[in-house]
Amino acid sequence: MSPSAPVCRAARRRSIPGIAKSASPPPSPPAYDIGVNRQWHDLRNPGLVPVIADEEEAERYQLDAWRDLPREQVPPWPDYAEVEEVTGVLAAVPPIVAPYEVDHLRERLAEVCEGRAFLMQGGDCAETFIDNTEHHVLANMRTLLQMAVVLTYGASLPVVKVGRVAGQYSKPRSAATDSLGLPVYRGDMFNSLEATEEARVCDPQRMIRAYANSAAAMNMLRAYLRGGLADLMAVHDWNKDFVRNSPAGERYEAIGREIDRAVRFMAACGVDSENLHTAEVFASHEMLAIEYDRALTRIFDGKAYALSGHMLWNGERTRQLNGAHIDFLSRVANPVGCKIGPTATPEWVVEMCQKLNPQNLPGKLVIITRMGHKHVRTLLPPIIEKVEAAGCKVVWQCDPMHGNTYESASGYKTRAFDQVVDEVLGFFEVHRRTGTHPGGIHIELTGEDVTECVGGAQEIRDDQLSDRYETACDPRLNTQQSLELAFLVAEMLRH
Ligand SMILES: O=C[C@H](O)[C@H](O)COP(=O)(O)O
Ligand SMILES: C=C(OP(=O)(O)O)C(=O)O
Ligand SMILES: [Mn+2]
Repeated sequence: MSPSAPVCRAARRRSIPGIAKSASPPPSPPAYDIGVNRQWHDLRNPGLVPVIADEEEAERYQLDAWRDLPREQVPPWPDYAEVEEVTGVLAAVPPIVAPYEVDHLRERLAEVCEGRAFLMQGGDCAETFIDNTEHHVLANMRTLLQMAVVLTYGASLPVVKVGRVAGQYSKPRSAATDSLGLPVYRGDMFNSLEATEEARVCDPQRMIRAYANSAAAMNMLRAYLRGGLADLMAVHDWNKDFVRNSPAGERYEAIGREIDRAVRFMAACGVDSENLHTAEVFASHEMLAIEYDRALTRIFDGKAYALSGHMLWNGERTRQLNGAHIDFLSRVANPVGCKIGPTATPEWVVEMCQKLNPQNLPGKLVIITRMGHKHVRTLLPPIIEKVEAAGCKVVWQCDPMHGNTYESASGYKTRAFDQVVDEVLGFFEVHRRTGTHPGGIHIELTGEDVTECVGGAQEIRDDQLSDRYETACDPRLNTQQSLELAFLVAEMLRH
């Protein structure tokens, strides 16, 4: 395909063909509802359907300023012209999420920022095309929902649920080659996990597959979240099974019984709102493949929305203040996250806040701390103090996974459940001392019975990691370990 192929020209049109620019009003879009209990009259106004950011608009919003900036983790695509053809296609497709949902997430995160809600974010380290099945996506979602119910009770606060889903297909890596000397796997958005030279060549067409898989996952989730998957009674029953079957069940029985009593009390009172049967879950991914996220950016109501997901975050390896990733994220209206590891200084974090949230909107910026369990108690307090003193509005979220990765004696990349718990504990201790709100947790997890992290009540040992080590990148907590963590965090929240 040449760059002047029709599809690229279509992508440069100012608005979605046949909708926003048509002379006579198009038919009203069907009522669109993912369980958000509010009216969005704007949606029935065809003039406000988001439009593709053409060159003039991209210039006005400087959506392409990143192209001239230093960029880490650049995918080694053999032919950039093909990348441009693919992004031309992506610029013309219906995006994965809608602007009103993105705004709604920002409002929900503002509640977290003000200490009136808690944020539970989680999912695979790396989604893969082959595992993008009903079984896998729904199992992950079910685990996220189960954790959220336990946390809702523990925190006595609403829990904002965000999946690492429907777009988590790109991975920053520490080295350019793997242990076999092959070009490293960078996520299904770029290349294949298969261990051959050929499979590891970055293929731009994979962005189209990532889009299609993301759209399919989002579509299925929207349907199931309204169709019983999120029903409180069902989720609670699964949690009861967990307490019954967990080797550490006794420890969680008390809190499990309390939740049970609360649920039955509500039922006896006839409490039966829609919120008990459905849930809103938002989609998030790391904004690493800038070309992909830029192509799915649309202009709506005077703002640029990256509609590849509701929330995008910036990774630890790409957080250069004057770099491409931070620049692009600073120009979109989405809530954004920024991972910070042990080398982040308090001064740097304040600058990052000003760059990513210049209007200082509550709910716009999530600082995702991943210090490691050994450092969280010493490194986090000065950062929180400086950010608070500067008056920056942020959500503090703990990622207890990425600072605690190590290679096990058997050669697997793993994490120890106790160290994960200890980092969360440290995060809560620090926030109690600084008088700030420990806003949420960010977990790599799966609803499958994998053996990737050692420990937990199942006491998974190093020599058992090979039994079901299935991750494409980092080790995830399995279902039991995830729920155990939720019960432990619920205990921390109560105290
Ligand atoms: O998910 C996070 C990173 O991509 C991952 O931890 C990097 O892993 P690596 O150090 O094996 O490259
Ligand atoms: C890449 C990730 O994390 P970090 O940037 O914190 O290493 C991740 O969340 O998968
Ligand atoms: Mn990871």
